[in-house]
Amino acid sequence: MGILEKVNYPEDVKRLSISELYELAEEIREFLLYNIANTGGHLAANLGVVELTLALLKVFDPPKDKIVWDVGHQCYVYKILTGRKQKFNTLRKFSGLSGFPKSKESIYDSFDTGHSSTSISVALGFAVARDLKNEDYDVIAVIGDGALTGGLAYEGLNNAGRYNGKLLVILNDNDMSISKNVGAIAKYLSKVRTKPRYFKLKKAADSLVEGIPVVGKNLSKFVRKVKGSLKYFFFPGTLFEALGFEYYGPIDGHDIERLCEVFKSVKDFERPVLVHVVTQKGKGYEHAERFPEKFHGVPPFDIETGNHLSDNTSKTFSEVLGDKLCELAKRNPKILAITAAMPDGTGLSKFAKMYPQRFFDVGIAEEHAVTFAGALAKEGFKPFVAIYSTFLQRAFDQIIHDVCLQNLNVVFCVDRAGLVGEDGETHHGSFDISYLSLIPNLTLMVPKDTKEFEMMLEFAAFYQDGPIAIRYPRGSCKQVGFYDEIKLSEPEILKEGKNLAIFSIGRHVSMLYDIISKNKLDVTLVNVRFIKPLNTEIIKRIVRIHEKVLIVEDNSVIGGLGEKIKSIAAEERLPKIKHIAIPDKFIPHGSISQLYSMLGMDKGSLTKVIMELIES
Ligand SMILES: Cc1ncc(C[n+]2csc(CCOP(=O)(O)OP(=O)(O)O)c2C)c(N)n1
Ligand SMILES: CC(=O)[C@@H](O)[C@H](O)COP(=O)(O)O
Ligand SMILES: [Mg+2]
Repeated sequence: MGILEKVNYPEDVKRLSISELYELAEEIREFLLYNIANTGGHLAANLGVVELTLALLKVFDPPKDKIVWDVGHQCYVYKILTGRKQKFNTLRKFSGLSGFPKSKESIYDSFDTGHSSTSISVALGFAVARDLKNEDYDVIAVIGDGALTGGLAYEGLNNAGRYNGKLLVILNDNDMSISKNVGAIAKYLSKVRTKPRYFKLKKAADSLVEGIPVVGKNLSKFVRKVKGSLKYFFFPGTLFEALGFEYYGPIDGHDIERLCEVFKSVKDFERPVLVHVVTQKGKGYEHAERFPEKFHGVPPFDIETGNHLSDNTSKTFSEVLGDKLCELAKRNPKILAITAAMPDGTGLSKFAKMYPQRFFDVGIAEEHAVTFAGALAKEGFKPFVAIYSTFLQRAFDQIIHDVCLQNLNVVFCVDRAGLVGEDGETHHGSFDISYLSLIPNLTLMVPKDTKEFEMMLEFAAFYQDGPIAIRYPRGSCKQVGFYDEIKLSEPEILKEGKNLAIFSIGRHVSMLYDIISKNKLDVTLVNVRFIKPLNTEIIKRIVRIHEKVLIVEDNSVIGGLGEKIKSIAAEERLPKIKHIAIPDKFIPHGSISQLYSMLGMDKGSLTKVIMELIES
């Protein structure tokens, strides 16, 4: 019988010897591999934190002690060891375990995460709350080197650096974001990792200086000052020390004994401490060690070959962006491409290879990406900024203040719009139409399929100035096959009929087109295309001549297309209007088709609604 079979909770981990913990680590790796090969999920990061998680559970006491996983995609080992092993085969499935920490799922999950770089702010908030309530527990933020490229992390560090209580930040440095980590901080960490001698010397100097005796109160102040200056004169100290943290590291993050030793020794420090651990992303699975970016977030895969098992052969919207932007850039030297740490996910890797001078991966820094693009546009360039809908939420103010206010030529490629599936509530792109359509000067387009997406990219590159956003979903969708020329604000009327008018956008257009064609319905179908500027005249004309209207959109019911059409219709004779959209709730994880059917947005439910409307 294996050790993992008997281990379910942190108490079970605490009982094990160090050598048993190593055995357990290997069993956990097998367990992760076997399960994630079936469910899909964030494999590489989890393989990298097995020993780190075991050491944390050996030394600390969750749920009393609060562990905050930054992003949270690396929390699987923690889930397995905090009572969720039996349900692990349901990971990321509808009604199953979430792929991220969820306080409603377990008392061991101290705070919900999914977006990057929040952990230090959260941990500091917990620490201050603890002090205010006179309670006693440890607070630990675990943040990756990629997450440390996000500005919010520095806001947290800056604030925490002047805090006087107990706070532990663990920097899990695997030299990788999803892709290779980028920027000055990544370079700095690499120096720290690869020059341990320098840091050993620094440690020796620290002890030497600490050895200078201190006598008398005033003298003590003076000597401390001198000590500090001496230390920083000879050895500039780590970035984190300069920010007010006690720094320990770099430490081998796969050495359980050493990790436990260090955690025990810093546990009672009444000040902020940062422990820098070095781990290997994908550890223990050859394919993931060699290609950690391919195994960051994986669909189900074959363990032997490492091949992803995905039946989708059509080109995704992201791939279309990559290809089309390369073509557009050839024709227009002013075109640039910007990503916030997602060159693969957004499809821009190809552009990066073809135009390295015109490609910018700015790290997990969506706010910066947008402001940076604004300035490039001001200087005559045409930046295309590709960011997932959910992460672009971070840059709401920058879109308004640094781009739209000055009517700058920035094109926002808003990927993963609408429901994304298995990543769930933190990742669905349910709000972009709501938060973008209220911004003056912005043109907002939604393609019905990938061919139309190409046409919109062409339109954005050559025919339209000012800020433009194009929102499109994860993956691919069925091609409709008919394409009117793209003209500013003009919808595409795909069918004209008498019994019902349907307004829709995005991937629902092809679904609706199929329903109408298959059932030979006498119905008008409008592919709205431009949410902004919305064509009020055409909408009014269509509303006037139909008794019944259906609006279908993959955006929140609040602030989406439906509300806009309803307010236009209100100025006319009001027809009977049915609006199908994402409800005003956070939508859980599951496959997109399961979620659509739960929300009545799948083909079957839409067919039923259309028939009922026609017959009513
Ligand atoms: C605001 C935000 N932008 C982008 C992402 C997508 N994302 C998830 S994990 C990740 C890389 C994180 O790297 P790191 O923190 O080093 O963790 P690792 O996977 O290397 O363990 C990125 C870019 C995100 N979750 N949140
Ligand atoms: C954890 C995280 O935020 C990313 O890894 C995200 O899961 C990627 O999503 P895609 O798989 O849609 O690129
Ligand atoms: Mg990393």
